[in-house]
Amino acid sequence: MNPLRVIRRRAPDTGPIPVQRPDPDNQRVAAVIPAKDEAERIAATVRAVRAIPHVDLVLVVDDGSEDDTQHLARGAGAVVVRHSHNRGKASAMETGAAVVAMRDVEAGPARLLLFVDADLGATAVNAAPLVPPVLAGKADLSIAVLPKQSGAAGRGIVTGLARRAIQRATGWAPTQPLSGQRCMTRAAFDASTPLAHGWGVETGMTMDVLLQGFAVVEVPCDLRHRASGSDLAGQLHRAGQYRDVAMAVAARKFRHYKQKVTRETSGEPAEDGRSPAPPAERAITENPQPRKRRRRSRN
Ligand SMILES: O=c1ccn([C@@H]2O[C@H](COP(=O)(O)OP(=O)(O)O[C@H]3O[C@H](CO)[C@@H](O)[C@H](O)[C@H]3O)[C@@H](O)[C@H]2O)c(=O)[nH]1
Ligand SMILES: O=C(O)[C@H](O)COP(=O)(O)O
Repeated sequence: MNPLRVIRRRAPDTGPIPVQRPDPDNQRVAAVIPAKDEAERIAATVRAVRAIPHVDLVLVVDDGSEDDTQHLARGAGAVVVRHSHNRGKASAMETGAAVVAMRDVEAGPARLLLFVDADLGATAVNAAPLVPPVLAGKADLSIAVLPKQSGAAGRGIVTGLARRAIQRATGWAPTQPLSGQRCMTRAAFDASTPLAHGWGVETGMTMDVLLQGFAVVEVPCDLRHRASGSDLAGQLHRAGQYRDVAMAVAARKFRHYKQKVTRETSGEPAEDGRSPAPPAERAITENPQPRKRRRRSRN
């Protein structure tokens, strides 16, 4: 699997984005774990995440669970905040980032945000490789590429939709566009807010971050999660994912169109003086993960 895959999309004449980077040794990281009915795995996930270097705050956002998620998370050492009713994953991430901001020291460097799903259990410690590239300033957003998951029954429909949309918008085709295990700077997070709703959050975030000149890296991480099966629940889940990804993509297309019309009618240059972003400017791919090719029939 590819150990490192970086893409940087930046307008040609803008130069690097000025980012105030603190001493990497002192940079702190907040792990944000959105969780809905995760009683079975949340304690193991929290304990594993606490062992990741630089993590000094583990925040579980209980997204209206009906089970014991919040108590188990607290018992395992997390700070827990709770939505009184279910609002979806993206909303839980926004709540988490807002709570972290309140706990960041004023005038001090903002913590990096490490988003980790609640169902990773003990393997969550293997999200650790997401931190160093962001810490070192090599990327503003790192995304985990997971190994093949046992029991996964998807047919690549939602993944394909997300990947193609990101590629059309940015020139880059991510390996796992839906992967929610991500580490990012506060600036990159702010660039992707308001987050796309629900399951569209990762697709919208990757587009927003890349189109605003930030750098993204894909990092292989040996993580295991509860993969969706082929039963009715699994298919309904995928339908919801498809809907949210399609909505995130449509919203960004509309935004792009609106900005274009505004510029054309007012004669103004592109937003904040930048020229429209060019195709993918830099991509480093070492030992890339082979992608399945469709066989063409000879007939
Ligand atoms: O209303 C919800 C539903 C889920 N979750 C949490 O979100 C995470 C991901 O949910 P999961 O049911 O595990 O979804 P998957 O189908 O496994 O999700 C894959 O695809 C999603 C995008 O569609 C990404 O967000 C995930 O990271 C990726 O693993 C878990 O921690 C959940 O507890 C919430 O916080 N609120
Ligand atoms: O099972 C999965 O991997 C996700 O639910 C996405 O489904 P997909 O296989 O249609 O991309």
